[in-house]
Amino acid sequence: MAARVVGRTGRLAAVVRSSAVRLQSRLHGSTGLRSGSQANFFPPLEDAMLPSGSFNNRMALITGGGTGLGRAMTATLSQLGAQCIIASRKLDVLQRTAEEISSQTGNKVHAVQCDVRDPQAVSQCVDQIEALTGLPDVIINNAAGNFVCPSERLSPNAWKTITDIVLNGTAFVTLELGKRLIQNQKGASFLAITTIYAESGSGFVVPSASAKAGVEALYKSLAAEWGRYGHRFNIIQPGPIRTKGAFSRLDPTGAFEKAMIDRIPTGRLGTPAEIANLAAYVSSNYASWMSGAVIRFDGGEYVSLAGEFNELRSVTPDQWKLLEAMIRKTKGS
Ligand SMILES: CCCCC/C=C\C/C=C\C/C=C\C=C\C(=O)SCCNC(=O)CCNC(=O)[C@H](O)C(C)(C)COP(=O)(O)OP(=O)(O)OC[C@H]1O[C@@H](n2cnc3c(N)ncnc32)[C@H](O)[C@@H]1OP(=O)(O)O
Ligand SMILES: NC(=O)C1=CN([C@@H]2O[C@H](COP(=O)(O)OP(=O)(O)OC[C@H]3O[C@@H](n4cnc5c(N)ncnc54)[C@H](OP(=O)(O)O)[C@@H]3O)[C@@H](O)[C@H]2O)C=CC1
Repeated sequence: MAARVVGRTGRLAAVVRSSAVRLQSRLHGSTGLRSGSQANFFPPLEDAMLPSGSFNNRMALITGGGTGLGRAMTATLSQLGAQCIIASRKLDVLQRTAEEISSQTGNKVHAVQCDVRDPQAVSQCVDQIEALTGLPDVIINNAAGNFVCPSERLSPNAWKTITDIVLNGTAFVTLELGKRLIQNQKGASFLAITTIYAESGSGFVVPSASAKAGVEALYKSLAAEWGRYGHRFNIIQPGPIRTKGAFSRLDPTGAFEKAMIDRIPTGRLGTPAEIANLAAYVSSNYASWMSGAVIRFDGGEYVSLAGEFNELRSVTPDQWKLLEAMIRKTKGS
């Protein structure tokens, strides 16, 4: 009897071990067990979700709107009728994007150069915006900087650069616009784009994690304080969405993409159009009762990373039979 149990336990240990090996090999990029085929259940819809004209007569400022997710948000808001202003450091990039989107939607997109790290530049940028369109109804703080780096290799200036763009930049834009909006008794929707690790923290992107957590504290605090001025503050935490800006700095060789997709329960990355639809909804009057919200939009990646037992997804039905038999045999403690 004892020998039978030992034999079974040995076999079980072997199957569980081989599962672990397969799991490791998935993490390191060789052929995996899961094909990600569950993505077929979750196809992205790319067209604008809100009724056309939802942003007619509304002005939207999108920082970092020249590229990546900011560009997609600008395109969607513009398609829905908004007059958009996109602001970042590279005027040529902004102008190209502005022209492309304007010509597709027929709605004006303005390009304004601004380094959000510099409060004076932010103030001048807001002067320009006031002259161009008046104060905006929608503000999306999307500009960011990031790179993967072991923390022991970070220089003080590397830390300062990321936290200046992400936390100080968001604060300068938000405070400058907030003060002027309050003075003019005009309400607005503020949205900050953070990340799922703003909540958990993450090694190797520590300045970004620290600054994004600060942005979340800033927005939750102002949601409580400035509702009385007609301002809403919300946060979207995106999971991985392929953009050149993010992927070139966070996975420069592409080695981690498969492991990342494997741990996302919906089996795929998000798309810029999907986040643009969510940002448009949160910024629209359909969400006028939403303030202080933190919306995770990540295909399930965060909970997948968090649950201690989630790796058991790789246990096969036959292995479960053995495991269950073992567990049921256990009597007492
Ligand atoms: C397990 C792996 C998972 C893979 C993940 C793959 C995909 C992504 C999934 C999820 C993403 C989640 C969150 C994403 C958050 C983001 O924010 S993504 C957006 C990224 N976009 C950008 O960063 C665009 C803007 N970035 C930049 O302009 C630059 O990269 C920079 C931020 C560096 C700012 O440029 P600039 O002001 O010109 O700075 P400098 O070049 O002068 O550098 C300032 C100091 O920083 C040091 N530094 C720069 N790069 C690095 C580096 N790679 N490693 C270490 N240090 C770096 C530089 O040396 C300067 O310091 P010193 O003066 O030398 O001391
Ligand atoms: N893509 C992803 O998987 C994820 C992205 N995010 C977040 O989404 C947002 C957009 O990222 P994404 O589109 O991927 O990456 P991008 O690199 O394309 O976007 C970052 C933008 O920020 C602007 N920017 C950087 N520094 C400054 C500065 N000092 N002043 C003004 N603008 C600046 C850049 O423009 P310029 O160079 O012209 O200044 C750029 O347009 C960011 O907040 C990021 O943290 C969060 C989680 C996942």
